[in-house]
Amino acid sequence: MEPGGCEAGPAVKAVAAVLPAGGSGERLGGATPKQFCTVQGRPLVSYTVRAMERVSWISDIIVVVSPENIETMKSIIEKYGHKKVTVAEGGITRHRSIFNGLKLFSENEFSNHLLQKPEVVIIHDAVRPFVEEDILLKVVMAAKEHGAAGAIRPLVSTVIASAADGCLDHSLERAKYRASEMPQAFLFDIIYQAYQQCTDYDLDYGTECLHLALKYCKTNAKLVEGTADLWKVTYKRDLYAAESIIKDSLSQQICIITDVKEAVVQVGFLLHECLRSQIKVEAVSVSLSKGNSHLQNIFSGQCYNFVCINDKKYATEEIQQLVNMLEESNIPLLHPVVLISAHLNSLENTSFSIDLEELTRMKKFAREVKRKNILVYGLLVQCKDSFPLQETVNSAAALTMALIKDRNPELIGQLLVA
Ligand SMILES: Nc1ccn([C@@H]2O[C@H](COP(=O)(O)OP(=O)(O)OP(=O)(O)O)[C@@H](O)[C@H]2O)c(=O)n1
Ligand SMILES: O=P(O)(O)OC[C@@H](O)[C@@H](O)[C@@H](O)CO
Repeated sequence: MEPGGCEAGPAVKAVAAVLPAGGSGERLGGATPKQFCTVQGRPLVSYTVRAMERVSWISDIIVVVSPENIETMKSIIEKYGHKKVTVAEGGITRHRSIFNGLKLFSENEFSNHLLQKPEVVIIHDAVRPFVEEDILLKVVMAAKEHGAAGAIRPLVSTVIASAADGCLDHSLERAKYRASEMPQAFLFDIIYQAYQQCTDYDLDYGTECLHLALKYCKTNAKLVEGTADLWKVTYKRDLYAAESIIKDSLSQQICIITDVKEAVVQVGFLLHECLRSQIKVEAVSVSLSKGNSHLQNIFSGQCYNFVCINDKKYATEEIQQLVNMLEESNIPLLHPVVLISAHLNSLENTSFSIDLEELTRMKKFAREVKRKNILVYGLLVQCKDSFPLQETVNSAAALTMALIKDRNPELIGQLLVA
């Protein structure tokens, strides 16, 4: 980062992030520490790392994990293609873990390879996955000016103190207090010197980095109003909430792909009209066998949902083409992609008997591509005169939205009938 900084980032020489991820997640329960619990098939810590690595002006990310999880963390970094990440060994408390992460930037036994010491360091709990560049920039700029900064949120409950007998001693005036959240940011020298002066009591029982900067470096942190999604995954319900938020973020856009046959294009148009009030729709009429720049643009736009409409009895070849294009786009690397193969049955006089062999073939194919993080579902759209087309398309739209929102891996390869 140049001293002047670019318009997209802070005017800071270098910014790094330390993500404490060395806890055991006792309050969440279960054998797996919460930072490694999967959400939509991916460990929670990977979402937080991703949130940091996509910020161009953050040069290094230190993930601090317990000794027994170092290999696990390294495999997550490799599997999901994370960049700028170094793994550090955690301590028995959060403060000790953070301090170990900071030590990688200073010359001592911890850093066998020296990382560039940042001017400002972000500290952000690895179990707070929903952090955006905007708040990161705000705390970094505030830390540059004030020496320390931290995100805060209004208190939801009133803070009270209990007396020795377990009864109320007094309560605090809630309006005068705030909840300290993350991210926080510090001039590196301030927070590092603070940790160097910490007592064991601080390191073993403290929970507030901003307090250490005040106590040991007389630095009053700038408090920055944060957004509601900065919350920390602490209890099981928080993991369910994170899953729901991520699913919702993945179901904002859909691409409807048809070939150029009139009947298929017509159903694609009607489906577009049905869906457009619920989700952003891209429509492409193309022969999948040929590369298509429009489709490629959609891939780069991070669309995670596709409906491929065809009137062929065996459309596996087209679907395979789309799977190949998706795989090359790297979209399924970080998020599961929903791919719905919609079969039009417009044959009046003969039954469009999707035979058992075809169903078995589709199920087998779906299982194969599941390993590529692509969820394939079948949808039979009856387009006979005996079925009012608009009603059928309405049903197809409802089923499509259900599949997109649910993204249930147990339903892959199944054929739903609109
Ligand atoms: N020895 C520790 C303890 C906690 N953390 C990290 O600090 C963050 C916030 O701490 P917390 O929510 O308390 O996590 P846990 O300590 O794992 O939770 P619990 O208290 O329920 O065991 C988490 O990302 C956690 O992994 C850490 O790096 N090292
Ligand atoms: O206390 P815990 O270890 O659950 O979590 C750490 C939180 O205290 C901390 O992230 C914020 O309060 C900001 O300091």
